[in-house]
Amino acid sequence: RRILQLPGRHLPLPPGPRARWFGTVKLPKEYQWLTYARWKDVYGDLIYVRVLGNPILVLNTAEAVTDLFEKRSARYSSRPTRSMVTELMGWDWLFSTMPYGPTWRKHRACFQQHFNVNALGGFKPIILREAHTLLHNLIMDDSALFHHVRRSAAAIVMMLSYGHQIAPEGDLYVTIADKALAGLAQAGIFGTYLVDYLSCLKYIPAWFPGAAFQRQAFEWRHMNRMMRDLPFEKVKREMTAGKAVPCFVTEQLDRLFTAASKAASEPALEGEDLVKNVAAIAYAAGADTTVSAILSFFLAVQVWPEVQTKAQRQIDAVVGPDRLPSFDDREDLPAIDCIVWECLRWNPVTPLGLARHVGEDDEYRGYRIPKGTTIVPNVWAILHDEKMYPEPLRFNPDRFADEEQNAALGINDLPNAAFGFGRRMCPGRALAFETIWITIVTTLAVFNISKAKDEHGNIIEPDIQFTPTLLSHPRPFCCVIALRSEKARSLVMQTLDR
Ligand code: HEM
Repeated sequence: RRILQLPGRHLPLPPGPRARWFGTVKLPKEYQWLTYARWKDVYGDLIYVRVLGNPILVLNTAEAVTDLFEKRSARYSSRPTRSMVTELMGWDWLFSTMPYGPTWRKHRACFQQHFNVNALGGFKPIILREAHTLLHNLIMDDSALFHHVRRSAAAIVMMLSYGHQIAPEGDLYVTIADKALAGLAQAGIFGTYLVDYLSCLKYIPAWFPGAAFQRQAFEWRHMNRMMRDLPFEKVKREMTAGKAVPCFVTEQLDRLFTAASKAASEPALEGEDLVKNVAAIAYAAGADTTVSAILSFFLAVQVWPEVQTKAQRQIDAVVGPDRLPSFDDREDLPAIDCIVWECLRWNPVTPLGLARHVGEDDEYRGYRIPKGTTIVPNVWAILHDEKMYPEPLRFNPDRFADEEQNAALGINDLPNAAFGFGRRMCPGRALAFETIWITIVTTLAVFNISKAKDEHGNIIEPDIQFTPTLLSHPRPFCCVIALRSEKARSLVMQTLDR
């Protein structure tokens, strides 16, 4: 009887495809965001499915996401428990996976103490140095674009978190982290593994026939522990030897030691764990995401060369031929801001955002949202909504150029949704924006990017394809990255002397 009296119990569930077998809906294994976007025409903004007893609600519009994640943020800021990722693979230390509550809050506050907008000024020399290293590496070998971009992004977060200068090739800590993150990318989308739906499967022993997921999870768990522990231990050793480079870990440990010596006690282990967790999330959340947006730029400008020509005209007029662009030029180069936003919109790095969890029954637009529903924001659909972004598949940074006109027409909002929503919105977004900005502006100042040619001189049309993973990035493509002038080469070479 009490159940019948719960608010909204009488209301229907939101619409969605009919369950077929065992009361479940078969979801596509790949590119779910495209399927959900297509389903919008049939079912509307809200799509409700039940998969093996797990209720899932997909939000296909900015309005629905704002209503729930922002206006009702106290209720919609938690994360679902992910048996494969958090329990079996051991990613429970990533605060992006933590349920809303005091532990998550402590981690997020610790992150923001260091990675906040005011601290950005201090990070800029590190980001700029890596942007210059990328230019240099591209001059040396433009065929390894993906590798160079990744190396620079990894170098920035490793320096900010651990004060660690990564090796030019085969860095131990980067290799470990990449192996761990490859597993996360594979298992990251909810429902990739059956155990996500049937959490009782987590008790099946690894030797049991059909329990390959357990063996795989065990291997990945080992990597993720090493990713979290090894660089942290290295900084501690360096601090003891008085050789540590100032960074997030040294700053936070100093704070812990000071607090402990005032209280005449050992620093709490819990405090160290907190620092360790937060340091490692910067790499987990900050490296591949930034890489994806930068690679989207290299893909897009070959297909839409007019974007490059226009931006270079602006850079040449503002910066001139005798120096490379710097962060101080940002206000005078609005075209580059527009390109960064369009990279984030055109191929959203997390097309399905990061899922949320609602812990109590709720009602919305006359529908019932049952307690325990996983809520998935379809960021891809939001950022490809034709009414908001005319010609959404076209890479057109100019769409953001005239803010006033856009506001009057109610179109082309800045694609902040790429960074998520409400209380869980990406806390690294300012750092990410600056990194992508300086990489793009310096690249355009120095290089012309164009389509590659085959051995017969025929142009190779790049395939505009993105990976179907939690963090989506362009699939491998080739392009020509040619120096614009000898002067540009010498400016890049001079940066190495500094
Ligand atoms: C292009 C780059 C990036 C994109 C597109 C991006 C996007 C996102 C998104 C969509 C979320 C989930 C937000 C939500 O649930 O509503 C998120 C969370 C997060 N991001 Fe980013 N991010 C980027 C770069 C970074 C960087 C550089 C860092 C740190 C150095 C970072 C740290 C985090 C953290 C710690 C969270 C978890 C927040 C929480 O659950 O409270 N991100 N990011």
